Amino acid sequence: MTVDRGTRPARRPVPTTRAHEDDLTPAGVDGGHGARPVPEATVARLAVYLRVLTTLLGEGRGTVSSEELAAAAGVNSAKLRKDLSHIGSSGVRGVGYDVSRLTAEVEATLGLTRPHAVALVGVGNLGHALAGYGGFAQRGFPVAALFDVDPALVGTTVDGVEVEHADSIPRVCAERGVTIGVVATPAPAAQQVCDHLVAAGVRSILNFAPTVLVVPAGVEVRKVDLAVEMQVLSFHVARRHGTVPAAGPAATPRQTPREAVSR
Ligand SMILES: NC(=O)c1ccc[n+]([C@@H]2O[C@H](COP(=O)([O-])OP(=O)(O)OC[C@H]3O[C@@H](n4cnc5c(N)ncnc54)[C@H](O)[C@@H]3O)[C@@H](O)[C@H]2O)c1
Repeated sequence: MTVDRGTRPARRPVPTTRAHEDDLTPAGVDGGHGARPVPEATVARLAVYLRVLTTLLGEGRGTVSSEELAAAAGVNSAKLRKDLSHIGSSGVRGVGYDVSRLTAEVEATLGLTRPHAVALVGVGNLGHALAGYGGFAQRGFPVAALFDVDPALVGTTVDGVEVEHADSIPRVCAERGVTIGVVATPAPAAQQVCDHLVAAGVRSILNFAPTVLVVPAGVEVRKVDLAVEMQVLSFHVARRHGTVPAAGPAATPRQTPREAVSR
């Protein structure tokens, strides 16, 4: 759709030097019931359980067994029960989980009891598609602001939201109570955009640009990289075909993978 118009920014000093990406994030968020923090991997699965629960609620279901919920979420039921124990939810033997109550508990843990206004920066190919996807608003993440620097885009609308110049990020984000910023600019612009969002009080950033963002303590960054996901899939494909060497010093060309593991 559009390309970066040569607005490569000078790197500004940032408040701290902490490179904060999700894979470096120390595990855990407060479970909200005075228990131990909820591990990061569990948080990710809770979001999947919530998607299934929302569907069940829509179907008017009152209860669901751990086996059914686990199967629909693609995990085993022992893991599901352990995940839910982190948030203090336990099912009733022979009955299962109350769908409505479990939904509320998961939503409370994920901080979804109120909507989160989202600002998206970079309304190019990817940003335009994200901005036009109605599913975010349905799940509590309304797109409240769109920003770009391309004069051809500023002033246009996507799904009723006007694209504003990136210069207005601080003012607009503060006015609209933006809590989540999405960075969909080319990599060279991403840090400056991130800095503007942080300066506007945004504490959660979803980064699509292929670069590591440096943020102050207290700001969460999650990086989405579909190519990385495909590389992981590629690894599994290669392993199935036996073209990946067994890892680690114990593995020698003469060992089968099973031998290497069992040592
Ligand atoms: N994570 C993933 O899986 C994934 C997938 C596709 C693309 N991407 C990345 O997403 C980004 C966007 O890709 P695209 O194909 O939409 O590119 P694009 O060129 O179509 O769009 C980028 C937009 O950002 C705008 N922009 C540039 N500098 C800006 C600034 N300082 N402030 C605000 N807006 C600015 C441009 O005007 C343009 O509209 C790229 O970094 C790309 O590598 C990531």
